[in-house]
Amino acid sequence: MQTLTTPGAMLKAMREKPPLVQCITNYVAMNIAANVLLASGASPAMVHAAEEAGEFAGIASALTVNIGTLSAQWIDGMQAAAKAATSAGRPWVLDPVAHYATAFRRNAVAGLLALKPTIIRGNASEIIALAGGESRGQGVDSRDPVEQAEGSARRLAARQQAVVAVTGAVDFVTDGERAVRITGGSALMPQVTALGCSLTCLVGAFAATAPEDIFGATVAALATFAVAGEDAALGAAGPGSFAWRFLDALAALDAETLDARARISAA
Ligand SMILES: Nc1ncnc2c1ncn2[C@@H]1O[C@H](COP(=O)(O)OP(=O)(O)O)[C@@H](O)[C@H]1O
Ligand SMILES: Cc1ncsc1CCOP(=O)(O)O
Ligand SMILES: [Mg+2]
Repeated sequence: MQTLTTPGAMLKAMREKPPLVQCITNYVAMNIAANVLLASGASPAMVHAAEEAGEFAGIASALTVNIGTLSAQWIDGMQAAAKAATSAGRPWVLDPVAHYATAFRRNAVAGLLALKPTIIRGNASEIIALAGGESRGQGVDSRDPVEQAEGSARRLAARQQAVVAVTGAVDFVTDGERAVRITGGSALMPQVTALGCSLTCLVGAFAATAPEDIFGATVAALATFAVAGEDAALGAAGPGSFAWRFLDALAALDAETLDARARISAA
């Protein structure tokens, strides 16, 4: 298998062989997440029913699980898909949307963490709480700065033997040992609902493309959002125009530009 060494090389490889990514995600995010994957060069499938989610995970190249709009039947599908993805040796990504808010969500996430996600992607409040800390999250929105979540991310990554990505003004990625920060994007991004959920799906697409380098694939997905977010913000009048410009910026981003403009630093 070719070793993909940079975010640009991974983006190019993803477009040459678009991975089928099963996205179990919330009603709010389904449309934009699918469009983010298509614009980036991947092939999304929003398949969550308990009757088929496990079977589908066996044919997809990666799975993403997002608890944004949860119900009992959805949890059955998530569990089945996560087990099937793991059995098939495929990466899967957990997005613990507002898990701290209710006992129902906390129990669902505890069950999913027990199935050992390959990658966990959340905002600072979600990661702080997932590591056992006191977070100031409000609903699905973070009220904590990423820098205050870095220690939690390191501990969670070590405990879960997973890559943990904390996103916000400056993203932070760690596997418990290595750690990097990624700068870029735009303050308009948290004003567009489900961009974090969409990023979780793109992390799945990159992990499917470079399964031999899960840490690097996670960084590459976040760097893609960071560069495309900067481009989309140019000329955007607000969150509405930013949203469609963001899809165009993802589609227009090429490998060379991504490698030239990604701002990734050792933490
Ligand atoms: N203030 C900011 N400046 C630049 N980029 C941001 C900012 N806040 C969030 N982002 C970016 O927005 C995307 C969505 O992440 P985030 O808003 O943290 O997740 P969530 O939507 O799950 O809370 C990520 O690419 C993140 O880097
Ligand atoms: C508003 C809302 N409610 C349940 S899920 C969701 C979308 C959350 O998206 P993100 O975590 O990307 O902000
Ligand atoms: Mg989120």
